[in-house]
Amino acid sequence: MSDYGSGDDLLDDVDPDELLSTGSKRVNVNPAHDSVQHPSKRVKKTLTYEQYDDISRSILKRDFGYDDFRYEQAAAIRAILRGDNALAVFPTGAGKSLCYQIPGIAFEELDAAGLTERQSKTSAIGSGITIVVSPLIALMKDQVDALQRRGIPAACLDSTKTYDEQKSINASIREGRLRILYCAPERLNNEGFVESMKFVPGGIRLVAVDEAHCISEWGHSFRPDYLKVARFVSEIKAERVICLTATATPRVAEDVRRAFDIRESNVFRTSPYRPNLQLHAEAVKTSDDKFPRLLKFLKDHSGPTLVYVTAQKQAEGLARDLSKLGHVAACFHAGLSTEQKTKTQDAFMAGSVRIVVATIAFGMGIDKADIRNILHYDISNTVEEYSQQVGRAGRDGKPSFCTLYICRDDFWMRENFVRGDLPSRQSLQNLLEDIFLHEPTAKLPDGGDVIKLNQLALGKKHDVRASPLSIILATIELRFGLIRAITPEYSTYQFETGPGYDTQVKHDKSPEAKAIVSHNKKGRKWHTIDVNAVANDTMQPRADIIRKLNEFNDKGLIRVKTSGVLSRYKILKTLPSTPKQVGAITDKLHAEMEDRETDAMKRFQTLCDLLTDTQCFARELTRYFGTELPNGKPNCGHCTYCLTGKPVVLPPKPKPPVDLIAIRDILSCCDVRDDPRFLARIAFGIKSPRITALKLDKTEVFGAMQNHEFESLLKEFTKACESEGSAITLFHLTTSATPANINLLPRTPPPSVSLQQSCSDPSGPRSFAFREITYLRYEVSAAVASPQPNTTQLVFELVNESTDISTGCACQNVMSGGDWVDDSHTWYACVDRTITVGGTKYPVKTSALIDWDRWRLTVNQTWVCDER
Ligand SMILES: Nc1ncnc2c1ncn2[C@@H]1O[C@H](COP(=O)(O)OP(=O)(O)OP(=O)(O)O)[C@@H](O)[C@H]1O
Repeated sequence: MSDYGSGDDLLDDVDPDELLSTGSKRVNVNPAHDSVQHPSKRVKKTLTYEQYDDISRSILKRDFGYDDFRYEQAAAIRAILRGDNALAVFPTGAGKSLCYQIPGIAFEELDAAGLTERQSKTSAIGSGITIVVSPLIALMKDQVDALQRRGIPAACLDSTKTYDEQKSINASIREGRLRILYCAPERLNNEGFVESMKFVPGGIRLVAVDEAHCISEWGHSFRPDYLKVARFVSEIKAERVICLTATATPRVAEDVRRAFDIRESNVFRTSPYRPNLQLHAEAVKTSDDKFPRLLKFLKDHSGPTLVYVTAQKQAEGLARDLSKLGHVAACFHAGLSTEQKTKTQDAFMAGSVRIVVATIAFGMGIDKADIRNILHYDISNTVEEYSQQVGRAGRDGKPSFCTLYICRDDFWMRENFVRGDLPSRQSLQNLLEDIFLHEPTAKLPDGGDVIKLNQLALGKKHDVRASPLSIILATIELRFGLIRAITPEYSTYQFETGPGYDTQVKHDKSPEAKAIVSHNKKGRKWHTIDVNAVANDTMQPRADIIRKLNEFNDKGLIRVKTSGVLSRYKILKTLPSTPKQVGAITDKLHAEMEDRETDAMKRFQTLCDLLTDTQCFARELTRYFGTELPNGKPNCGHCTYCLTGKPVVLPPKPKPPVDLIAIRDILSCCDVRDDPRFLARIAFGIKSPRITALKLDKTEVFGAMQNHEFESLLKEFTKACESEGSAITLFHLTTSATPANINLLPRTPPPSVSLQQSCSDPSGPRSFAFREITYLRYEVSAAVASPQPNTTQLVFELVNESTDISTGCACQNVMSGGDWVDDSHTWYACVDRTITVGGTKYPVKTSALIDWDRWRLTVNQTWVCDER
């Protein structure tokens, strides 16, 4: 089960009435009752600032043991108690949780003291609850445990709860015993849950949205389920909302404000600047140069250290290498078992492991005050991610060191992450047609139509990754209002029998138990049950059968496992019914997704720019988040720039020419011609569902062009796809210097253009001189006329302007193909990567340089000879 699992299947099709009543039915769920329970925004009885602060400070002291508030905590809490919506942007570890926990406790006390108008009307039905929407189950559990230890009634509705536990939580809500309820955003897709929250006695006093930046499509970790939080808040008529995040740029904060109607004056921001953190960056030439630097860093800097890397394998390898050299190091990444992760985390907290080499998975909820060093072995994806990670150092206020190795080799991986999420327009159109142009797959009890989608299969079929697919579906839901997600269902339930199966399950007289016993198919170990078919055959509601299965599971009589999750969507409006109508939606969606890709590329670039800028890095960082260094300080005095007075300079990396042979290899190993992006992904080494399904990621061509620019690859493959079938296809050149540009070259005939070929070919260098040439038009006819194996032909088409007659010039054994790179005036050619000399094949690299000033074209050809 993932951390994000919401366990919604347990509440499948549960009606709110039932949810809130275990045993006796609740008295009234009639909407007329609503006005009594949800007199929206009716709670104000204005107190003075001091009165609000006195109340919250007394709770701070009594329940949390702290003397005073930090940062803007008091102001944020005051705004909430007044009945306003608020946004708190505090750095990691600043104490955001108290901003909703204290109001969550205070409401009851304010009601009891008659300090709210609601008291007289609602005392009989309780003081309502605070709902906290938070993405990580582990974090929610920690918070709930901590609150319960302090005697504050809190609970968490998550997928690990048994049916009985859920019933008990519902009972405590109904009886007004619960103050704070945590849930994952995915739970908001559960109709039963949403409905039940509309009828909580005393109402929903506050919704706290943790990690609120996830709501912004321009945030660094946009999560489509977060888009539904605002709708949820309005549907359940929550009295007020507090959004919390550690990382919100002004643009993201604006999105959050708009989504929840938060006044500018209710945005409480604390500068992320931490004076004790020394932020350094070091430019590194290649990845191999990092390890020696790391060893030196660890020698020079003592204390608990986190080393952030990109990939899971890298984390394992680096931890192993450090351990071999006597460092006490462990690795942490999402692929490890929960036990392994807990063990590493506990050892790091206890100080028995000094170094943790981790992926981004490590850190959420780690509250270790004395982390002395954060080392970024690879550059982070975004400024926000970087800022969050360095924010884990030095919470005790003591000097701590944060160093980042900036290396061009790492950029490919970052780009790879970003580029994989944008499907081609055609893929998107096919996907949407698949969703819209088919008959609904089910009916709801109320007669409404439902479509069921297997997201995994859809993604594979149309080559769309899981994360963009969920964004696409959320957009259709929220922006176009065509569908609405309802509780997903599992297509397959399987169970393994325990000791009580024969004695209890088989003797259970309930119709659901009988249906389960009589309708399962027994395999060697697992019994499989098709709950939809059983529900049809036995006329028992599907939800009852599932509930019974879960009940047996909770009692240990059977062990249930589920698979094949189907997302279900209620159809709200007439869906597009022709490819043209679908096309209109495709266009809008695709344009948005393209923007998002550009934005994601920019975000990574922004971090590079900040790190290599000619200014104090700490100040740049705080400015990025819309604040300044405290007390008008112009700089921090201890970042790399402040210490050296020089910017970090990234070693240049020449733009590689498009390797046309590699392009041809890809085209010959894959016959897809309807999707240039797909081909470019193969070349660049980006996995996608279709690439994996065709096992192309296992071929030699996968990633063969990862040193190229993705955009050039895309252009090249677009041309290849457009002129499919023509021999010239492979060598149509992509460059910014099109023939039209070249025509702009000086028309005055230069005295001569000479072509010199210098190489260590036994036949020696050759040179050619051309006369009466006004311009050179690049036109490479592919290696089609190769006279011998392992030789290729370069054909320049030289146009004599006066007669307009083309003249060909063939250079045997010289490479052909090429690309104009207009800014450097370098023309590279590389067609065959081997050459045969004396019966031996050697790898060959050919490049041609055009010096336009002197009208000179030089072709260089080199190969590596085997010395023996
Ligand atoms: N006013 C305060 N005085 C002293 N300690 C506080 C105060 N407010 C919060 N803390 C403590 O600071 C620690 C961090 O608080 P919390 O977990 O709420 O931070 P956060 O901002 O939510 O961090 P993150 O972004 O990592 O989730 C907790 O141990 C909390 O009890």
